[in-house]
Amino acid sequence: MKQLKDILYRVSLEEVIGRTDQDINAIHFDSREIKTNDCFVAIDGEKANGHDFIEKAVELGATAVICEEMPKNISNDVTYVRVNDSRQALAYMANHYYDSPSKSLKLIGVTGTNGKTTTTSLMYQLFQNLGFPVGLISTVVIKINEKSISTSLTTPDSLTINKHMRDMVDAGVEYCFMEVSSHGIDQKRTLGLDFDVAAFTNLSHDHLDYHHSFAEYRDVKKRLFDQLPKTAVAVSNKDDKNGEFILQNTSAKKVFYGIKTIADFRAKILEKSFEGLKLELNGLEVWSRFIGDFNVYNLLAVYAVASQFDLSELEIVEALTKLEPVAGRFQHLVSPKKKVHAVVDYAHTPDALENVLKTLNSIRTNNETLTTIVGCGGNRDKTKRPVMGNIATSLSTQVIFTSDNPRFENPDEIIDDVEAGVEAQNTSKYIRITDRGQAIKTACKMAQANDIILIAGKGHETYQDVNGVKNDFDDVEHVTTNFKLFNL
Ligand SMILES: CC(=O)N[C@H]1[C@@H](OP(=O)(O)OP(=O)(O)OC[C@H]2O[C@@H](n3ccc(=O)[nH]c3=O)[C@H](O)[C@@H]2O)O[C@H](CO)[C@@H](O)[C@@H]1O[C@H](C)C(=O)N[C@@H](C)C(=O)N[C@H](CCC(=O)O)C(=O)O
Ligand SMILES: Nc1ncnc2c1ncn2[C@@H]1O[C@H](COP(=O)(O)OP(=O)(O)OP(=O)(O)O)[C@@H](O)[C@H]1O
Ligand SMILES: N[C@H](CCC[C@H](N)C(=O)O)C(=O)O
Ligand SMILES: [Mg+2]
Repeated sequence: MKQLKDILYRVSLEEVIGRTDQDINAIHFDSREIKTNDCFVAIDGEKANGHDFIEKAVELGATAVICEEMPKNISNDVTYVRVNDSRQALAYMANHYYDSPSKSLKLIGVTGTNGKTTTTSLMYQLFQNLGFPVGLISTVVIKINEKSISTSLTTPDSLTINKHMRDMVDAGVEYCFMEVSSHGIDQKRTLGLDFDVAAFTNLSHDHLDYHHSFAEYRDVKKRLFDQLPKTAVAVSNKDDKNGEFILQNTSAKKVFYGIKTIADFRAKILEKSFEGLKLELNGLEVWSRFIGDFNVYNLLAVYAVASQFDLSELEIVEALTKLEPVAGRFQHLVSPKKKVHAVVDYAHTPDALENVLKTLNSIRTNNETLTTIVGCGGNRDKTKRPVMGNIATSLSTQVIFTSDNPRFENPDEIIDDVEAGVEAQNTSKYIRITDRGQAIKTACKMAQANDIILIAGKGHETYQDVNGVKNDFDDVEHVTTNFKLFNL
Protein backbone atom coordinates (compact mmCIF):
# COMPACT_ATOMS: atom_id res chain seq x y z
CA MET A 1 0.00 0.00 0.00
CA LYS A 2 1.31 3.47 -0.87
CA GLN A 3 0.13 7.03 -0.35
CA LEU A 4 -1.02 9.04 -3.37
CA LYS A 5 1.73 11.65 -2.91
CA ASP A 6 4.45 8.96 -3.10
CA ILE A 7 3.04 7.54 -6.30
CA LEU A 8 2.84 11.03 -7.82
CA TYR A 9 6.55 11.71 -7.32
CA ARG A 10 8.03 13.19 -10.59
CA VAL A 11 4.59 13.72 -12.14
CA SER A 12 4.17 17.41 -12.95
CA LEU A 13 0.95 18.49 -11.28
CA GLU A 14 -1.14 21.25 -12.88
CA GLU A 15 -3.87 21.40 -10.24
CA VAL A 16 -4.82 19.33 -7.19
CA ILE A 17 -8.22 19.27 -5.48
CA GLY A 18 -8.24 17.31 -2.20
CA ARG A 19 -5.64 15.62 0.00
CA THR A 20 -2.76 13.53 -1.29
CA ASP A 21 -1.86 11.55 1.82
CA GLN A 22 -4.48 8.81 1.47
CA ASP A 23 -3.55 5.18 0.86
CA ILE A 24 -4.03 3.89 -2.68
CA ASN A 25 -4.93 0.26 -3.19
CA ALA A 26 -4.33 -0.05 -6.91
CA ILE A 27 -4.01 2.11 -10.03
CA HIS A 28 -6.25 1.51 -13.08
CA PHE A 29 -6.80 3.28 -16.39
CA ASP A 30 -9.97 1.29 -17.11
CA SER A 31 -12.97 2.38 -15.02
CA ARG A 32 -14.39 -1.15 -15.19
CA GLU A 33 -11.56 -2.43 -13.02
CA ILE A 34 -11.91 0.13 -10.22
CA LYS A 35 -12.56 -1.03 -6.63
CA THR A 36 -12.64 0.79 -3.27
CA ASN A 37 -9.67 3.14 -2.63
CA ASP A 38 -8.22 2.75 -6.12
CA CYS A 39 -6.79 5.53 -8.27
CA PHE A 40 -8.32 6.03 -11.73
CA VAL A 41 -6.18 7.51 -14.51
CA ALA A 42 -8.36 9.01 -17.27
CA ILE A 43 -6.82 8.65 -20.73
CA ASP A 44 -8.12 10.25 -23.91
CA GLY A 45 -7.54 7.24 -26.16
CA GLU A 46 -7.81 6.17 -29.77
CA LYS A 47 -11.37 4.87 -29.46
CA ALA A 48 -12.80 6.21 -26.21
CA ASN A 49 -12.13 9.01 -23.75
CA GLY A 50 -11.40 7.88 -20.19
CA HIS A 51 -12.61 11.28 -18.94
CA ASP A 52 -16.16 10.15 -19.80
CA PHE A 53 -15.82 7.39 -17.19
CA ILE A 54 -14.59 9.44 -14.22
CA GLU A 55 -18.01 9.47 -12.52
CA LYS A 56 -18.36 5.72 -13.08
CA ALA A 57 -14.93 5.17 -11.50
CA VAL A 58 -15.89 7.28 -8.46
CA GLU A 59 -19.15 5.33 -8.12
CA LEU A 60 -17.11 2.12 -8.07
CA GLY A 61 -14.92 3.43 -5.23
CA ALA A 62 -12.06 5.46 -6.73
CA THR A 63 -10.72 7.93 -4.15
CA ALA A 64 -8.21 9.54 -6.51
CA VAL A 65 -8.61 10.61 -10.12
CA ILE A 66 -5.80 11.67 -12.45
CA CYS A 67 -7.06 13.60 -15.48
CA GLU A 68 -6.13 16.15 -18.13
CA GLU A 69 -9.37 18.07 -17.64
CA MET A 70 -11.18 18.48 -14.34
CA PRO A 71 -14.69 16.94 -14.40
CA LYS A 72 -17.75 19.19 -13.93
CA ASN A 73 -19.00 17.24 -10.91
CA ILE A 74 -16.52 17.02 -8.08
CA SER A 75 -17.06 14.60 -5.21
CA ASN A 76 -15.90 15.81 -1.76
CA ASP A 77 -14.12 12.67 -0.63
CA VAL A 78 -12.19 12.19 -3.86
CA THR A 79 -8.85 13.79 -4.82
CA TYR A 80 -8.63 15.14 -8.37
CA VAL A 81 -5.23 15.73 -9.90
CA ARG A 82 -4.94 17.53 -13.22
CA VAL A 83 -1.85 16.71 -15.29
CA ASN A 84 -0.62 17.66 -18.72
CA ASP A 85 -0.35 14.15 -20.04
CA SER A 86 -2.19 11.23 -18.43
CA ARG A 87 -0.20 8.53 -20.25
CA GLN A 88 3.05 10.09 -19.02
CA ALA A 89 1.64 10.37 -15.49
CA LEU A 90 0.52 6.73 -15.63
CA ALA A 91 4.02 5.59 -16.63
CA TYR A 92 5.71 7.44 -13.75
CA MET A 93 3.01 6.34 -11.29
CA ALA A 94 3.35 2.69 -12.33
CA ASN A 95 7.08 2.98 -11.83
CA HIS A 96 6.73 4.35 -8.26
CA TYR A 97 3.84 2.09 -7.30
CA TYR A 98 6.01 -0.97 -8.03
CA ASP A 99 9.22 0.56 -6.57
CA SER A 100 11.07 1.14 -9.86
CA PRO A 101 11.74 -2.53 -10.62
CA SER A 102 13.52 -1.77 -13.92
CA LYS A 103 16.38 -0.21 -11.92
CA SER A 104 17.06 -3.60 -10.31
CA LEU A 105 17.17 -5.41 -13.66
CA LYS A 106 19.62 -5.39 -16.51
CA LEU A 107 17.03 -4.24 -19.01
CA ILE A 108 17.44 -4.72 -22.75
CA GLY A 109 14.85 -3.23 -25.11
CA VAL A 110 14.61 -4.12 -28.79
CA THR A 111 12.77 -2.04 -31.36
CA GLY A 112 12.42 -2.18 -35.17
CA THR A 113 9.81 -3.27 -37.69
CA ASN A 114 10.83 -6.94 -37.88
CA GLY A 115 12.91 -9.24 -35.72
CA LYS A 116 11.94 -8.00 -32.25
CA THR A 117 10.34 -11.24 -31.07
CA THR A 118 13.09 -13.32 -32.67
CA THR A 119 16.00 -11.39 -31.16
CA THR A 120 14.51 -10.90 -27.66
CA SER A 121 13.56 -14.61 -27.49
CA LEU A 122 17.06 -15.60 -28.61
CA MET A 123 18.66 -13.31 -26.02
CA TYR A 124 16.42 -14.84 -23.36
CA GLN A 125 17.43 -18.33 -24.54
CA LEU A 126 21.13 -17.50 -24.68
CA PHE A 127 21.32 -15.97 -21.20
CA GLN A 128 19.21 -18.79 -19.79
CA ASN A 129 21.56 -21.35 -21.35
CA LEU A 130 24.46 -19.53 -19.72
CA GLY A 131 22.78 -20.01 -16.34
CA PHE A 132 21.31 -16.54 -15.65
CA PRO A 133 17.83 -15.94 -14.22
CA VAL A 134 15.94 -14.25 -17.08
CA GLY A 135 12.72 -12.50 -18.02
CA LEU A 136 11.09 -11.82 -21.39
CA ILE A 137 8.33 -9.47 -22.54
CA SER A 138 7.41 -10.37 -26.12
CA THR A 139 4.54 -10.59 -28.59
CA VAL A 140 4.30 -14.33 -28.01
CA VAL A 141 4.73 -14.71 -24.26
CA ILE A 142 5.91 -13.09 -21.06
CA LYS A 143 8.43 -15.25 -19.19
CA ILE A 144 9.70 -15.04 -15.64
CA ASN A 145 12.41 -17.68 -15.61
CA GLU A 146 10.48 -20.88 -16.58
CA LYS A 147 7.02 -19.46 -15.89
CA SER A 148 4.99 -18.41 -18.95
CA ILE A 149 2.31 -15.72 -18.82
CA SER A 150 0.03 -15.12 -21.80
CA THR A 151 -0.05 -11.70 -23.39
CA SER A 152 -1.95 -9.90 -26.14
CA LEU A 153 0.19 -6.87 -26.99
CA THR A 154 3.85 -6.73 -28.07
CA THR A 155 4.56 -4.00 -25.51
CA PRO A 156 1.98 -3.99 -22.72
CA ASP A 157 0.78 -0.83 -20.94
CA SER A 158 3.09 0.76 -18.36
CA LEU A 159 1.23 -0.68 -15.36
CA THR A 160 1.46 -4.23 -16.70
CA ILE A 161 5.13 -3.81 -17.62
CA ASN A 162 6.07 -2.56 -14.17
CA LYS A 163 3.98 -5.23 -12.46
CA HIS A 164 5.75 -8.01 -14.39
CA MET A 165 9.14 -6.42 -13.77
CA ARG A 166 8.36 -6.28 -10.03
CA ASP A 167 7.54 -10.02 -10.15
CA MET A 168 10.77 -10.61 -12.07
CA VAL A 169 12.87 -8.81 -9.47
CA ASP A 170 11.09 -10.69 -6.66
CA ALA A 171 11.83 -13.96 -8.48
CA GLY A 172 15.53 -13.09 -8.67
CA VAL A 173 15.62 -12.30 -12.40
CA GLU A 174 18.80 -10.48 -13.47
CA TYR A 175 18.28 -9.87 -17.18
CA CYS A 176 15.02 -8.80 -18.79
CA PHE A 177 14.63 -8.66 -22.57
CA MET A 178 11.67 -6.75 -23.93
CA GLU A 179 10.15 -5.81 -27.27
CA VAL A 180 9.49 -2.13 -27.64
CA SER A 181 6.89 -1.45 -30.32
CA SER A 182 6.32 1.94 -31.91
CA HIS A 183 2.83 2.02 -30.38
CA GLY A 184 4.49 1.35 -27.04
CA ILE A 185 6.89 4.29 -27.39
CA ASP A 186 4.21 6.61 -28.77
CA GLN A 187 1.77 5.76 -25.98
CA LYS A 188 4.54 6.17 -23.37
CA ARG A 189 4.13 2.57 -22.21
CA THR A 190 7.93 2.32 -21.71
CA LEU A 191 8.52 5.82 -20.34
CA GLY A 192 10.64 5.91 -17.18
CA LEU A 193 12.08 2.43 -17.67
CA ASP A 194 15.78 2.20 -16.91
CA PHE A 195 17.21 0.59 -20.06
CA ASP A 196 20.81 -0.63 -19.94
CA VAL A 197 20.85 -1.54 -23.64
CA ALA A 198 18.49 -0.66 -26.48
CA ALA A 199 18.84 -2.36 -29.85
CA PHE A 200 17.46 -1.51 -33.30
CA THR A 201 16.76 -4.26 -35.84
CA ASN A 202 15.48 -2.55 -39.01
CA LEU A 203 12.84 -0.21 -40.34
CA SER A 204 10.37 -0.84 -43.15
CA HIS A 205 6.72 -0.35 -44.02
CA ASP A 206 4.24 -1.11 -41.22
CA HIS A 207 1.63 0.59 -39.03
CA LEU A 208 1.26 3.60 -41.34
CA ASP A 209 -2.42 3.69 -40.40
CA TYR A 210 -1.39 4.71 -36.88
CA HIS A 211 1.74 6.76 -37.53
CA HIS A 212 0.48 8.51 -40.70
CA SER A 213 3.88 8.74 -42.40
CA PHE A 214 7.08 6.74 -42.57
CA ALA A 215 9.06 9.69 -41.13
CA GLU A 216 6.75 9.87 -38.12
CA TYR A 217 7.03 6.08 -37.59
CA ARG A 218 10.85 6.32 -37.80
CA ASP A 219 11.01 9.28 -35.40
CA VAL A 220 8.91 7.45 -32.81
CA LYS A 221 11.33 4.50 -32.87
CA LYS A 222 14.25 6.90 -32.60
CA ARG A 223 12.81 8.33 -29.38
CA LEU A 224 13.78 5.14 -27.50
CA PHE A 225 17.44 5.90 -28.25
CA ASP A 226 17.13 9.67 -27.73
CA GLN A 227 15.94 8.99 -24.17
CA LEU A 228 18.82 6.66 -23.20
CA PRO A 229 21.23 7.85 -20.49
CA LYS A 230 24.99 8.21 -21.10
CA THR A 231 25.64 5.01 -19.17
CA ALA A 232 23.50 2.91 -21.55
CA VAL A 233 24.50 1.21 -24.80
CA ALA A 234 22.69 1.77 -28.10
CA VAL A 235 23.05 -1.10 -30.60
CA SER A 236 22.08 -0.67 -34.24
CA ASN A 237 22.07 -2.36 -37.62
CA LYS A 238 24.54 -0.47 -39.81
CA ASP A 239 23.23 -2.06 -43.01
CA ASP A 240 19.76 -0.64 -42.49
CA LYS A 241 19.08 2.68 -44.25
CA ASN A 242 18.04 4.22 -40.93
CA GLY A 243 20.52 2.38 -38.69
CA GLU A 244 22.81 5.37 -38.15
CA PHE A 245 20.05 7.97 -38.16
CA ILE A 246 18.27 6.19 -35.31
CA LEU A 247 21.35 6.67 -33.06
CA GLN A 248 22.04 10.23 -34.25
CA ASN A 249 20.95 12.00 -31.06
CA THR A 250 21.59 9.37 -28.42
CA SER A 251 23.94 10.09 -25.52
CA ALA A 252 24.49 6.34 -25.06
CA LYS A 253 27.57 4.46 -26.27
CA LYS A 254 27.03 3.43 -29.92
CA VAL A 255 27.63 -0.11 -31.14
CA PHE A 256 26.95 -1.30 -34.71
CA TYR A 257 26.50 -4.68 -36.37
CA GLY A 258 26.34 -5.50 -40.05
CA ILE A 259 27.07 -7.83 -42.93
CA LYS A 260 27.64 -5.40 -45.78
CA THR A 261 29.58 -2.67 -43.99
CA ILE A 262 32.40 -2.34 -41.49
CA ALA A 263 30.89 -2.70 -38.03
CA ASP A 264 31.79 -3.70 -34.47
CA PHE A 265 30.01 -7.04 -34.93
CA ARG A 266 30.29 -8.56 -38.38
CA ALA A 267 29.13 -11.73 -40.12
CA LYS A 268 29.95 -13.40 -43.41
CA ILE A 269 27.57 -16.02 -44.80
CA LEU A 270 29.62 -19.01 -45.99
CA GLU A 271 26.89 -21.58 -46.76
CA LYS A 272 23.10 -21.75 -46.60
CA SER A 273 20.58 -24.59 -46.82
CA PHE A 274 17.35 -25.81 -45.23
CA GLU A 275 19.54 -27.27 -42.48
CA GLY A 276 20.96 -23.90 -41.47
CA LEU A 277 23.78 -21.46 -42.06
CA LYS A 278 27.56 -21.63 -41.95
CA LEU A 279 28.81 -18.25 -40.77
CA GLU A 280 31.88 -16.33 -39.89
CA LEU A 281 31.21 -14.15 -36.83
CA ASN A 282 33.94 -11.59 -36.14
CA GLY A 283 36.37 -14.04 -37.73
CA LEU A 284 35.12 -17.19 -35.95
CA GLU A 285 33.57 -19.91 -38.12
CA VAL A 286 30.30 -21.32 -36.74
CA TRP A 287 27.21 -23.34 -37.68
CA SER A 288 23.76 -22.13 -36.87
CA ARG A 289 20.37 -23.83 -37.18
CA PHE A 290 18.83 -20.63 -38.53
CA ILE A 291 17.75 -20.07 -42.10
CA GLY A 292 17.76 -16.80 -44.02
CA ASP A 293 19.99 -13.74 -44.25
CA PHE A 294 17.59 -11.82 -42.00
CA ASN A 295 18.33 -14.28 -39.22
CA VAL A 296 22.03 -13.49 -39.52
CA TYR A 297 21.11 -9.92 -38.57
CA ASN A 298 19.09 -11.27 -35.65
CA LEU A 299 22.05 -13.37 -34.48
CA LEU A 300 24.35 -10.34 -34.82
CA ALA A 301 22.00 -8.24 -32.69
CA VAL A 302 22.05 -10.95 -30.02
CA TYR A 303 25.85 -11.18 -30.27
CA ALA A 304 26.26 -7.39 -29.95
CA VAL A 305 23.90 -7.17 -26.97
CA ALA A 306 25.42 -10.14 -25.13
CA SER A 307 28.88 -8.61 -25.59
CA GLN A 308 27.88 -5.60 -23.52
CA PHE A 309 27.90 -7.73 -20.39
CA ASP A 310 30.58 -9.59 -18.53
CA LEU A 311 30.85 -12.60 -20.85
CA SER A 312 33.75 -13.84 -22.94
CA GLU A 313 33.55 -13.72 -26.73
CA LEU A 314 34.07 -17.47 -27.02
CA GLU A 315 31.35 -18.18 -24.48
CA ILE A 316 28.91 -15.99 -26.45
CA VAL A 317 29.76 -17.42 -29.87
CA GLU A 318 29.48 -20.98 -28.58
CA ALA A 319 26.09 -20.17 -27.03
CA LEU A 320 24.97 -18.56 -30.32
CA THR A 321 25.55 -21.81 -32.18
CA LYS A 322 23.28 -23.67 -29.77
CA LEU A 323 20.25 -21.40 -30.14
CA GLU A 324 16.98 -22.99 -31.25
CA PRO A 325 14.58 -21.30 -33.71
CA VAL A 326 11.60 -19.40 -32.30
CA ALA A 327 8.00 -20.68 -32.77
CA GLY A 328 6.34 -19.35 -35.93
CA ARG A 329 9.49 -17.64 -37.17
CA PHE A 330 10.64 -19.61 -40.24
CA GLN A 331 9.27 -22.73 -38.53
CA HIS A 332 10.26 -25.53 -40.87
CA LEU A 333 8.18 -28.73 -41.18
CA VAL A 334 9.09 -31.59 -43.53
CA SER A 335 6.56 -34.25 -44.53
CA PRO A 336 7.82 -37.76 -43.71
CA LYS A 337 7.38 -39.46 -47.13
CA LYS A 338 7.54 -36.97 -49.97
CA LYS A 339 9.72 -34.46 -48.14
CA VAL A 340 7.43 -31.55 -48.81
CA HIS A 341 8.78 -28.48 -46.99
CA ALA A 342 6.30 -26.25 -45.19
CA VAL A 343 7.48 -23.01 -43.63
CA VAL A 344 5.19 -21.26 -41.15
CA ASP A 345 6.34 -17.68 -40.76
CA TYR A 346 4.98 -14.56 -39.08
CA ALA A 347 5.82 -12.35 -42.09
CA HIS A 348 3.06 -9.76 -41.93
CA THR A 349 4.92 -6.83 -43.46
CA PRO A 350 6.13 -6.38 -47.08
CA ASP A 351 9.80 -6.46 -46.04
CA ALA A 352 9.40 -9.65 -43.98
CA LEU A 353 7.50 -11.39 -46.80
CA GLU A 354 10.12 -10.37 -49.36
CA ASN A 355 12.96 -11.59 -47.12
CA VAL A 356 11.36 -14.95 -46.45
CA LEU A 357 10.55 -15.51 -50.12
CA LYS A 358 14.04 -14.48 -51.26
CA THR A 359 15.50 -16.87 -48.69
CA LEU A 360 13.30 -19.73 -49.92
CA ASN A 361 14.24 -18.97 -53.54
CA SER A 362 17.93 -18.94 -52.63
CA ILE A 363 17.79 -22.39 -51.02
CA ARG A 364 15.59 -23.96 -53.69
CA THR A 365 17.96 -26.39 -55.37
CA ASN A 366 15.98 -27.51 -58.38
CA ASN A 367 12.80 -26.14 -59.77
CA GLU A 368 10.49 -27.21 -56.97
CA THR A 369 7.18 -25.39 -56.80
CA LEU A 370 7.05 -22.61 -54.23
CA THR A 371 3.46 -22.03 -53.13
CA THR A 372 2.74 -19.04 -50.90
CA ILE A 373 -0.37 -18.78 -48.76
CA VAL A 374 -0.84 -15.24 -47.54
CA GLY A 375 -3.37 -12.63 -46.45
CA CYS A 376 -3.40 -9.42 -44.43
CA GLY A 377 -4.92 -8.53 -41.07
CA GLY A 378 -8.08 -6.44 -40.81
CA ASN A 379 -8.20 -3.07 -39.00
CA ARG A 380 -4.50 -2.56 -39.64
CA ASP A 381 -2.47 -0.57 -42.19
CA LYS A 382 -4.32 -1.02 -45.52
CA THR A 383 -1.49 0.37 -47.66
CA LYS A 384 0.68 -2.70 -47.09
CA ARG A 385 -1.93 -5.03 -48.67
CA PRO A 386 -1.31 -4.43 -52.42
CA VAL A 387 2.46 -4.31 -51.81
CA MET A 388 2.32 -7.75 -50.20
CA GLY A 389 0.11 -9.04 -53.04
CA ASN A 390 2.75 -7.94 -55.54
CA ILE A 391 5.67 -9.38 -53.56
CA ALA A 392 3.94 -12.76 -53.07
CA THR A 393 3.11 -13.21 -56.76
CA SER A 394 6.47 -11.90 -58.02
CA LEU A 395 8.56 -14.22 -55.85
CA SER A 396 6.50 -17.45 -55.80
CA THR A 397 5.56 -20.07 -58.38
CA GLN A 398 1.94 -19.85 -57.27
CA VAL A 399 0.00 -18.05 -54.59
CA ILE A 400 -3.19 -18.62 -52.62
CA PHE A 401 -4.58 -15.38 -51.21
CA THR A 402 -6.48 -16.11 -48.03
CA SER A 403 -7.70 -14.59 -44.79
CA ASP A 404 -5.41 -13.61 -41.89
CA ASN A 405 -7.16 -12.06 -38.84
CA PRO A 406 -10.03 -10.19 -40.50
CA ARG A 407 -11.02 -8.60 -37.15
CA PHE A 408 -13.95 -6.29 -37.96
CA GLU A 409 -13.41 -6.16 -41.74
CA ASN A 410 -14.88 -8.29 -44.52
CA PRO A 411 -12.14 -10.85 -45.39
CA ASP A 412 -13.06 -10.85 -49.09
CA GLU A 413 -12.61 -7.09 -49.27
CA ILE A 414 -9.19 -7.41 -47.61
CA ILE A 415 -8.24 -9.96 -50.30
CA ASP A 416 -9.52 -7.50 -52.97
CA ASP A 417 -6.98 -4.97 -51.62
CA VAL A 418 -4.17 -7.56 -51.68
CA GLU A 419 -5.12 -8.70 -55.19
CA ALA A 420 -5.09 -5.10 -56.47
CA GLY A 421 -1.29 -5.09 -56.17
CA VAL A 422 -0.69 -8.05 -58.51
CA GLU A 423 1.09 -6.96 -61.69
CA ALA A 424 -0.39 -7.88 -65.09
CA GLN A 425 2.22 -10.57 -65.87
CA ASN A 426 1.41 -12.41 -62.63
CA THR A 427 -2.39 -12.54 -62.76
CA SER A 428 -2.43 -16.21 -63.73
CA LYS A 429 -0.27 -17.14 -60.74
CA TYR A 430 -2.82 -16.90 -57.97
CA ILE A 431 -6.17 -18.14 -56.74
CA ARG A 432 -8.32 -16.89 -53.86
CA ILE A 433 -9.50 -19.18 -51.07
CA THR A 434 -10.83 -17.10 -48.19
CA ASP A 435 -11.07 -20.00 -45.73
CA ARG A 436 -7.48 -20.32 -44.42
CA GLY A 437 -7.93 -24.00 -43.53
CA GLN A 438 -9.09 -24.77 -47.08
CA ALA A 439 -6.18 -22.73 -48.50
CA ILE A 440 -3.63 -24.83 -46.58
CA LYS A 441 -5.47 -28.03 -47.53
CA THR A 442 -5.45 -27.09 -51.23
CA ALA A 443 -1.72 -26.30 -51.20
CA CYS A 444 -0.96 -29.66 -49.52
CA LYS A 445 -3.21 -31.52 -51.96
CA MET A 446 -1.31 -30.04 -54.93
CA ALA A 447 2.15 -30.60 -53.42
CA GLN A 448 4.68 -32.90 -55.12
CA ALA A 449 7.86 -34.34 -53.59
CA ASN A 450 10.31 -31.63 -52.38
CA ASP A 451 7.93 -28.77 -53.08
CA ILE A 452 7.90 -25.79 -50.73
CA ILE A 453 4.82 -24.23 -49.13
CA LEU A 454 5.10 -20.93 -47.29
CA ILE A 455 2.28 -20.10 -44.89
CA ALA A 456 2.82 -16.45 -44.03
CA GLY A 457 1.34 -13.94 -41.61
CA LYS A 458 0.22 -15.76 -38.48
CA GLY A 459 3.30 -17.62 -37.24
CA HIS A 460 2.80 -18.65 -33.61
CA GLU A 461 -0.81 -17.43 -33.40
CA THR A 462 -3.25 -20.12 -32.31
CA TYR A 463 -6.42 -18.25 -33.20
CA GLN A 464 -8.13 -16.36 -36.00
CA ASP A 465 -9.76 -13.11 -34.88
CA VAL A 466 -13.15 -12.79 -36.62
CA ASN A 467 -15.39 -9.95 -35.44
CA GLY A 468 -13.59 -9.82 -32.11
CA VAL A 469 -14.00 -13.58 -31.51
CA LYS A 470 -10.76 -15.53 -31.37
CA ASN A 471 -11.54 -18.90 -33.00
CA ASP A 472 -8.97 -21.68 -32.60
CA PHE A 473 -6.65 -21.75 -35.59
CA ASP A 474 -3.07 -22.92 -35.84
CA ASP A 475 -1.15 -22.93 -39.15
CA VAL A 476 1.29 -25.58 -37.88
CA GLU A 477 -1.54 -27.90 -36.81
CA HIS A 478 -3.24 -27.52 -40.20
CA VAL A 479 -0.02 -28.37 -42.03
CA THR A 480 0.60 -31.48 -39.92
CA THR A 481 -2.98 -32.70 -40.36
CA ASN A 482 -2.84 -32.25 -44.13
CA PHE A 483 0.58 -33.92 -44.41
CA LYS A 484 -1.12 -37.01 -42.91
CA LEU A 485 -4.34 -36.65 -44.88
CA PHE A 486 -2.54 -36.61 -48.23
CA ASN A 487 0.07 -39.13 -47.16
CA LEU A 488 2.84 -36.69 -48.02
C1 LIG B 1 -4.61 1.75 -30.91
C2 LIG B 1 -3.96 1.31 -29.66
O1 LIG B 1 -2.79 1.05 -29.63
N1 LIG B 1 -4.76 1.21 -28.58
C3 LIG B 1 -4.18 0.82 -27.28
C4 LIG B 1 -4.47 1.89 -26.25
O2 LIG B 1 -5.83 2.05 -26.17
P1 LIG B 1 -6.41 3.49 -25.88
O3 LIG B 1 -5.70 4.04 -24.68
O4 LIG B 1 -6.36 4.29 -27.10
O5 LIG B 1 -7.87 3.05 -25.38
P2 LIG B 1 -9.36 3.40 -25.81
O6 LIG B 1 -10.03 2.12 -26.11
O7 LIG B 1 -9.43 4.51 -26.79
O8 LIG B 1 -9.94 3.93 -24.40
C5 LIG B 1 -9.48 5.14 -23.77
C6 LIG B 1 -9.45 4.94 -22.30
O9 LIG B 1 -10.80 4.77 -21.81
C7 LIG B 1 -10.80 3.71 -20.91
N2 LIG B 1 -12.15 3.17 -20.76
C8 LIG B 1 -12.82 2.66 -21.82
C9 LIG B 1 -14.10 2.11 -21.65
C10 LIG B 1 -14.70 2.10 -20.36
O10 LIG B 1 -15.81 1.64 -20.13
N3 LIG B 1 -13.97 2.64 -19.33
C11 LIG B 1 -12.74 3.17 -19.49
O11 LIG B 1 -12.14 3.62 -18.53
C12 LIG B 1 -9.80 2.73 -21.47
O12 LIG B 1 -9.35 1.79 -20.51
C13 LIG B 1 -8.69 3.69 -21.90
O13 LIG B 1 -7.83 3.98 -20.83
O14 LIG B 1 -3.96 1.49 -24.99
C14 LIG B 1 -4.50 0.25 -24.50
C15 LIG B 1 -3.86 -0.04 -23.15
O15 LIG B 1 -2.47 0.01 -23.23
C16 LIG B 1 -4.21 -0.88 -25.49
O16 LIG B 1 -4.79 -2.08 -25.03
C17 LIG B 1 -4.76 -0.53 -26.86
O17 LIG B 1 -4.30 -1.51 -27.74
C18 LIG B 1 -5.21 -2.01 -28.72
C19 LIG B 1 -6.08 -3.11 -28.11
C20 LIG B 1 -4.43 -2.57 -29.91
O18 LIG B 1 -4.92 -3.38 -30.68
N4 LIG B 1 -3.20 -2.14 -30.09
C21 LIG B 1 -2.30 -2.59 -31.14
C22 LIG B 1 -2.49 -1.81 -32.45
C23 LIG B 1 -0.89 -2.36 -30.64
O19 LIG B 1 -0.67 -1.65 -29.66
N5 LIG B 1 0.09 -2.98 -31.28
C24 LIG B 1 1.46 -2.78 -30.89
C25 LIG B 1 2.42 -3.11 -32.01
C26 LIG B 1 2.28 -4.50 -32.57
C27 LIG B 1 3.58 -4.93 -33.26
O20 LIG B 1 3.83 -4.57 -34.40
O21 LIG B 1 4.32 -5.71 -32.65
C28 LIG B 1 1.77 -3.61 -29.63
O22 LIG B 1 2.66 -3.17 -28.88
O23 LIG B 1 1.15 -4.65 -29.42
N1 LIG C 1 15.88 -9.14 -38.89
C1 LIG C 1 14.85 -9.29 -39.69
N2 LIG C 1 14.74 -8.55 -40.82
C2 LIG C 1 13.69 -8.67 -41.64
N3 LIG C 1 12.69 -9.56 -41.46
C3 LIG C 1 12.74 -10.32 -40.34
C4 LIG C 1 13.82 -10.22 -39.40
N4 LIG C 1 13.59 -11.11 -38.42
C5 LIG C 1 12.43 -11.69 -38.69
N5 LIG C 1 11.91 -11.25 -39.86
C6 LIG C 1 10.64 -11.61 -40.49
O1 LIG C 1 9.62 -10.93 -39.77
C7 LIG C 1 8.69 -11.86 -39.18
C8 LIG C 1 8.36 -11.39 -37.80
O2 LIG C 1 9.50 -11.57 -36.98
P1 LIG C 1 9.43 -11.19 -35.45
O3 LIG C 1 8.21 -11.77 -34.88
O4 LIG C 1 10.72 -11.51 -34.83
O5 LIG C 1 9.25 -9.61 -35.60
P2 LIG C 1 8.62 -8.57 -34.62
O6 LIG C 1 9.42 -7.33 -34.82
O7 LIG C 1 8.57 -9.10 -33.26
O8 LIG C 1 7.13 -8.38 -35.15
P3 LIG C 1 5.88 -7.69 -34.36
O9 LIG C 1 5.97 -6.25 -34.72
O10 LIG C 1 4.67 -8.30 -34.91
O11 LIG C 1 6.06 -7.94 -32.91
C9 LIG C 1 9.42 -13.19 -39.20
O12 LIG C 1 8.50 -14.24 -39.23
C10 LIG C 1 10.27 -13.07 -40.46
O13 LIG C 1 9.49 -13.30 -41.59
N1 LIG D 1 1.63 -7.13 -33.98
C1 LIG D 1 1.11 -7.08 -35.32
C2 LIG D 1 0.73 -8.47 -35.65
C3 LIG D 1 0.10 -8.70 -37.00
C4 LIG D 1 -0.16 -10.15 -37.22
C5 LIG D 1 -1.06 -10.47 -38.34
N2 LIG D 1 -1.40 -11.85 -38.23
C6 LIG D 1 -2.32 -9.61 -38.31
O1 LIG D 1 -3.25 -10.00 -37.65
O2 LIG D 1 -2.35 -8.56 -38.96
C7 LIG D 1 -0.07 -6.12 -35.38
O3 LIG D 1 -0.85 -6.08 -34.44
O4 LIG D 1 -0.16 -5.41 -36.36
MG1 LIG E 1 7.05 -9.13 -31.90
